[in-house]
Amino acid sequence: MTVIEIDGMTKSYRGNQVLNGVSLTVERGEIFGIAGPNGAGKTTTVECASGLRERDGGVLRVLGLDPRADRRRLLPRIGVQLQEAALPDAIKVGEALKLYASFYDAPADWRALMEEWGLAERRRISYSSLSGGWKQRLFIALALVGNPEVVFLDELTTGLDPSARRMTWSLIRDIRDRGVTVVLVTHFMDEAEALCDRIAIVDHGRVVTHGTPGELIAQAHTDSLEDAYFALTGGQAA
Ligand SMILES: Nc1ncnc2c1ncn2[C@@H]1O[C@H](COP(=O)(O)OP(=O)(O)OP(=O)(O)O)[C@@H](O)[C@H]1O
Repeated sequence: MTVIEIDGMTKSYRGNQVLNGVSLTVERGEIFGIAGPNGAGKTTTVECASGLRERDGGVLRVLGLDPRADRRRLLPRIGVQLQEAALPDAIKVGEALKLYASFYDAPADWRALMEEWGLAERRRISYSSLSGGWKQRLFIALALVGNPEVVFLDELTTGLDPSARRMTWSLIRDIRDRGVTVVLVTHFMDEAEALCDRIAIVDHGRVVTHGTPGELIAQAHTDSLEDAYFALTGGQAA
């Protein structure tokens, strides 16, 4: 079943067109990666799909709803973790989860979520005292507190050390294994290859290609997804 349908989506910021007809579909229960060079339009695509920004044109449906026109109906059904997300320094882990749960009519049990994600022993620790890996773990838990059907995760592992990245990967697989659809913006091709069922490579505001990691490698006649990425984006660094 198609959970996200985007066809010919366009978006400009003050006359600067950054989405030039993005088209992609995301199926229920998959981890769908969005990769591409800096400024390609990945975050803008995710912000439009999660109702945070309004597209200029094109078709956009998430769970059958228009993210802007049907925002109130859609928001309780999605979870969003955005690049450069932050919380007040002094808020404690437990307080943040409780606060986010209060935003929803039918939230997950935030205490159970805190246990499941290993945050219970840190419940009284303030946000500013958490390491990068634990902050990310908290953001994932916050994105799940509304019991979403779809979660959008934007550059979740940027800045994490290798072990925190691996830990985060396993958490993302756990989310998918619970039946939640995951849309993951990433700069890391090893991450995309390890985690994603399918990937769209975005460049200059368009999807230049999409497919499973194996399909993209075969298409580019390379040995790895990273090499395929360079071949398919004309050699620009991610
Ligand atoms: N609020 C904004 N106002 C004006 N321009 C913006 C705004 N947000 C993004 N842009 C521009 O739109 C383009 C696409 O940005 P976007 O953040 O979607 O790209 P991205 O692929 O996510 O990049 P990155 O990998 O660097 O995060 C960039 O040129 C960016 O400078």
